[in-house]
Amino acid sequence: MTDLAISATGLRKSYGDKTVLDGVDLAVPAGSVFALLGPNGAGKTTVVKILSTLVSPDPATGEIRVGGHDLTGDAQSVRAAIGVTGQFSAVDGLITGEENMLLMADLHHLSRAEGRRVSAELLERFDLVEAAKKPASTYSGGMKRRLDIAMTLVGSPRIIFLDEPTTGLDPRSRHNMWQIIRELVTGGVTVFLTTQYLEEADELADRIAVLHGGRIAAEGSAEELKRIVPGGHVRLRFADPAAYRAAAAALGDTVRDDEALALQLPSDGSQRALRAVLDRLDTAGVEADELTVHTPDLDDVFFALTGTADIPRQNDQSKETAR
Ligand SMILES: Nc1ncnc2c1ncn2[C@@H]1O[C@H](COP(=O)(O)OP(=O)(O)OP(=O)(O)O)[C@@H](O)[C@H]1O
Repeated sequence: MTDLAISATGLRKSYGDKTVLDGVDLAVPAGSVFALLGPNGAGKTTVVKILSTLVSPDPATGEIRVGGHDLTGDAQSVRAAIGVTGQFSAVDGLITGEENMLLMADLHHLSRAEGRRVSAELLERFDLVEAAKKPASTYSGGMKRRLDIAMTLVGSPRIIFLDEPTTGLDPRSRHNMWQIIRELVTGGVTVFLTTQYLEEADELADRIAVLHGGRIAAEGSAEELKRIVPGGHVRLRFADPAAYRAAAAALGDTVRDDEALALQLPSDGSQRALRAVLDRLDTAGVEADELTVHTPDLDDVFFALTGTADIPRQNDQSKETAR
């Protein structure tokens, strides 16, 4: 059996009569990156708070194990195995980055010399040496997140929770953060990450779970999730209305956009499928002015699962397909 860093069955949480988590099952293999994906208010932070012992689950919840320890029976051991960074940052803005690190070292009962050594090493690793003597309040968003992660690593956790690690960061800082996360995993750490961004989950995660309506709406690798969505299609555009009509008649079952003179038909985008479409157009004696292939992405997955396309996108490139 795979060694699980985190497992939960039937995780439930309500606030008053509002059910936030309605039976969430999770299984995160050790040494992997797991992304919990969901829009604002889906309950991602609530999951992180419960798994990191900051908030209690409802009594009806099944067993939860983190780092090999029972969450309710042995919260102390869970806390010793994990690190948490995110929306509730531990960085104190009034003191310097270095002082923040040394404070963490104290909290972990490292000796003075060891604390200094570990702090210096982590400040170097996270490119914060120059800023180390400045108050953390003067740091950019990206620097604060790096300091936050560096502080978390003082205790050498085997499991790290990152709650929306790149929300609000500019593209360069976001890519830096992704690199940092990859390096953590190379070092053997298990990363549990929450994100609103499909692209981020796609970039980083071995497994992705989509949280919707208090439950996991789907789970799998990015590739597996993409496979469950019948979103792949070919779009053909014509300049000449007569050619458009002839193509529509020749191809049969298509979605027509009479205004744009465009036809859309389901396709896996393979060479064979494309050739079949082009052969039929050839036989009918018409030529498309534009042909685009759309393969399903995680955005389509979310749309298919939750029926809403209202998902934030990190790089707002417009898609070639209108929904
Ligand atoms: N202490 C609380 N008391 C009452 N309601 C709460 C509490 N904490 C969270 N909620 C509610 O639970 C729901 C889920 O919140 P949560 O912060 O877990 O969502 P999220 O997916 O992390 O969203 P975001 O991306 O905005 O952080 C929200 O509707 C929120 O208002």
